[in-house]
Amino acid sequence: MISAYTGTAVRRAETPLLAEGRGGELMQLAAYGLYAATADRLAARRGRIYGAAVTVLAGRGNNGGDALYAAARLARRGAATTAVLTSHTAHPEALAAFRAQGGKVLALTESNAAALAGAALGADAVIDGVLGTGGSGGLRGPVRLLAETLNAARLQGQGPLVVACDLPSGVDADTGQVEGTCLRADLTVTFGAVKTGLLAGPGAAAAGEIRCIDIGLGPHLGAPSAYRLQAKDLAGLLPVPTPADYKYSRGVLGIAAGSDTYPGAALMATGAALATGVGMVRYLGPGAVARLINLAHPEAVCGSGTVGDTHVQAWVAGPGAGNDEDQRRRASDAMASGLPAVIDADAIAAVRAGLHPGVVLTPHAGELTALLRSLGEDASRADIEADPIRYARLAAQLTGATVLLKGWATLAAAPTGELYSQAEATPWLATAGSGDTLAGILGALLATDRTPDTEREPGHYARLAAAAAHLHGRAGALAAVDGPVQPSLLEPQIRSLVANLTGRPRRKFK
Ligand SMILES: NC(=O)C1=CN([C@@H]2O[C@H](COP(=O)(O)OP(=O)(O)OC[C@H]3O[C@@H](n4cnc5c(N)ncnc54)[C@H](OP(=O)(O)O)[C@@H]3O)[C@@H](O)[C@H]2O)[C@@H](O)CC1
Ligand SMILES: [K+]
Repeated sequence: MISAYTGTAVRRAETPLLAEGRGGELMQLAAYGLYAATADRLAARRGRIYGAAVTVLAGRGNNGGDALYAAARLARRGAATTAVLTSHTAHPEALAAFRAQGGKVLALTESNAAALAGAALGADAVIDGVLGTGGSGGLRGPVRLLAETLNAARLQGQGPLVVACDLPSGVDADTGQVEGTCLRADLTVTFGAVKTGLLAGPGAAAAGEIRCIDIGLGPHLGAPSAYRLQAKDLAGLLPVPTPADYKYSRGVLGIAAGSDTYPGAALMATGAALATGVGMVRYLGPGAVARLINLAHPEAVCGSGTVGDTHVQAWVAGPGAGNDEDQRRRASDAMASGLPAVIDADAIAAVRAGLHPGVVLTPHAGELTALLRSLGEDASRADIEADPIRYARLAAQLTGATVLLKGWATLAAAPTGELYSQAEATPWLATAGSGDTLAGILGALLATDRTPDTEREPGHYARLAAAAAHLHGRAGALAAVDGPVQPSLLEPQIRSLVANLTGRPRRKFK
């Protein structure tokens, strides 16, 4: 599991070490990590470091210092290095070390910004050391033009490798917000701890691959502000039956989804839940939808009863419910049942305060806008996309439920503040039906969860929601290898991943 800390917490952790006079040592550790990661990527791209054109953008602070020391090491390996100073001063010792290795130094001004941007476009690599954790607000002045030029090239799949030093300059290390412009990276080499701002919102989209360099802050860091589950963390969260199990003991999932208008949502949620692994799915909904479900998934048990009459361990309610009054009532009843429940899509509109953490709301930014408005909070879709951590946490706090906010990085926020961020998904998953499959996967994890009440930590359901997002994202990424993702066809990938992650012998997945 990756633990993330705000930039503020990392700076606090550095303070005692700086007081001991170890700032220079920390900077050398950081710079070496940045150099090594950049060298790896450069070597992979062009075979060797010797002769590579490297531009380092260096601001006035320690972030620029790290970047200049790293570039000095690349110069020692034979790279042709140019430092573009984005401020009238630069870290003096690092600049001297860079010069000593033959690095060329240019000062960025309004009048040469366009020319230097053009030159940076032609480099093999750009190291971004403009702003780190000491930055506030987005990039300003001529460096903004430089960043916009490089960002535009990236959109076309062109331009140099961009390596961010600690974080993409312009990204808020605490929140991931970008005020105006940041410089988007292929790789972010971050120091001491992964910054929370790299896991959410525009910061997550700008960071590219993240590598963390240990500079010895561990004992000083305190409690993380966010987490990201990795594959190995999922094993304990996925359902594996024991020889003593039978269908009811494994966990029964109730699904109240779909309507005459949107039958597909029910089929996809059911298929995904079965592929994740449950003892049984009990489906409640219109007869016509039930017949379709039984054709596609004969193992599902279908009926038209009420939530109160249906014995299950967890619910999925809302996907494709549309205006179907019976389905809406079932969603409200599921929320009030005291059982864990995934409340998705149309059912989110009925959410009120006073829920419990086992209820997982799964809005996208647009649905969260409406939900927050109904709770008396005004936040536009753009506000939420700019600072998703804040609004996911706020919605969890106001409702008492867990909130899974879907997006480029999907966030799971517990009402007690624990937060997970998962970014396994491929943009190909941004398609109708994706939410329905995610709801089915999460429903299966809730229904088969065996954690005793006494061992459930705060944030337990946020962790399960994050696990579902991980599984869903990776299933989508696997499917995308063969072309555009069709959520109704994700079941083989989900099954294969569950087998793989729980360590069961399996046939090789094609
Ligand atoms: N501490 C340590 O031991 C270690 C730290 N490490 C490294 O140091 C980094 C933090 O360094 P830092 O504190 O010097 O801040 P950094 O981000 O480089 O620059 C801030 C300067 O920029 C300016 N400025 C602010 N916003 C701006 C804007 N929008 N546009 C333009 N300018 C702006 C601001 O000036 P001001 O506005 O305050 O006058 C200030 O002078 C950290 O990310 C990591 O890389 C590692 O080496 C490990 C050891
Ligand atoms: K930076």
